[in-house]
Amino acid sequence: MAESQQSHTEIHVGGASPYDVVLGRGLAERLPSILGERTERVALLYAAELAEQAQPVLDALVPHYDVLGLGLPEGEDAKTSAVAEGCWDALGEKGFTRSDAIVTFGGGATTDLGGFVAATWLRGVRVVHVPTTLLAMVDAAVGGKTGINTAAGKNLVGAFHEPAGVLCDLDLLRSLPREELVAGLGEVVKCGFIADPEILRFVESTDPASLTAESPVLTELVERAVRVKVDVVVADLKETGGADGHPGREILNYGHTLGHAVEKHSGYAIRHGEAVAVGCVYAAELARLAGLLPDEVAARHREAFARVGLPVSVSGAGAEAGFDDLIGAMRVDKKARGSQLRFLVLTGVAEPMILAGPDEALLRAAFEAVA
Ligand SMILES: NC(=O)c1ccc[n+]([C@@H]2O[C@H](COP(=O)([O-])OP(=O)(O)OC[C@H]3O[C@@H](n4cnc5c(N)ncnc54)[C@H](O)[C@@H]3O)[C@@H](O)[C@H]2O)c1
Ligand SMILES: O=C(O)C(=O)C[C@@H](O)[C@H](O)[C@H](O)COP(=O)(O)O
Ligand SMILES: [Zn+2]
Repeated sequence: MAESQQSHTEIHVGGASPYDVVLGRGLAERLPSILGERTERVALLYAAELAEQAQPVLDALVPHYDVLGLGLPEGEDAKTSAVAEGCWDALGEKGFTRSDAIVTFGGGATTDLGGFVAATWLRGVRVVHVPTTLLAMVDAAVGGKTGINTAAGKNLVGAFHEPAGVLCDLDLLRSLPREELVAGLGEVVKCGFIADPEILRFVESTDPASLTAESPVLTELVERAVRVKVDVVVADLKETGGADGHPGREILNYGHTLGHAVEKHSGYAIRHGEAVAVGCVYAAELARLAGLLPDEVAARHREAFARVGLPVSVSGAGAEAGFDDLIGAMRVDKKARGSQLRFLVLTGVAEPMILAGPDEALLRAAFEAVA
């Protein structure tokens, strides 16, 4: 066995449907032990452009199961009702039963779509995610949020459906384009601000160019970000709120109110992680202008995201959007209640709170700071 296959880290996700997130290298051979012997058929839902990288997964499945391979459109184009319907039809033709299972292989768009198909087929079959982007490893594949987009906005249809396992094979990041890796760092830095200041210290003291698939610091960042996510979802899987007034799972949505609106306005040309970076800077400006967040912590947001190569303004992300172009999409954010917008903001690093119903003048003023 190659050395890279020997060491791995298992992060247990407790709760009603427990599973493990495995971080390591060369992990495809673990799939049969997760899926078990009662599974007859496996549908491999993979980003079609990654067919070559998916071969080890296919090789690990074919000796044990009747495998149905379904190539999906690239990126966000996979997250549509039409693609989900195509998958349902294929599962129906194959006679997929509740003891059969889905494996996803791709970035967050693939795990979101594949997780949604698994959540809805027969009202729920098992799914194992094999994320292939940094963003999907640290965020999308973990925690059970699945979904697709609609004309009104991002992730507006979906379900909570926890995976039976997650295999984060860091070797897969070798083929990931640099800008996609950088986009994934957006969610990692977000985790630093909402929960783990050590992540910020690593980012601030490391040459960002050295953060490659082989980098031990990147491995450390992946593990830390996954632990942040796991701790949050174990405490509040369905985003109903935490104990003692803590916002619970909504903390993972830091930066997403503006971020999702920017993505939608760009026709999903702007990467999710890039939009989240701008959205976090916006949320920091909102909190600063509301007198909740010290100036230096707001400035630290700009520095940390910019340091790793992420945009810190809407125009810097390549979007030509003003406040009035975005406010409509912000209103369908899942944190909104009726006509009241709610923002996850910070009063300091790892000190989250909900800012409910801020004045439009404040929302506009904060926007000027990221326009
Ligand atoms: N469910 C959740 O909790 C959650 C969390 C965060 C983000 N998301 C969702 O995840 C999506 C973003 O995910 P993403 O950033 O992974 O983008 P993505 O899935 O769109 O992938 C980005 C691009 O990288 C390519 N790619 C993927 N892996 C590759 C590899 N190893 N080598 C070469 N190319 C590769 C993809 O084919 C695609 O073209 C968004 O839709 C976002 O809403 C969901
Ligand atoms: O897991 C969560 O909870 C998150 O909010 C993580 C986000 O990074 C992720 O982008 C998620 O898909 C956003 O969900 P949504 O509920 O705002 O659609
Ligand atoms: Zn996100």
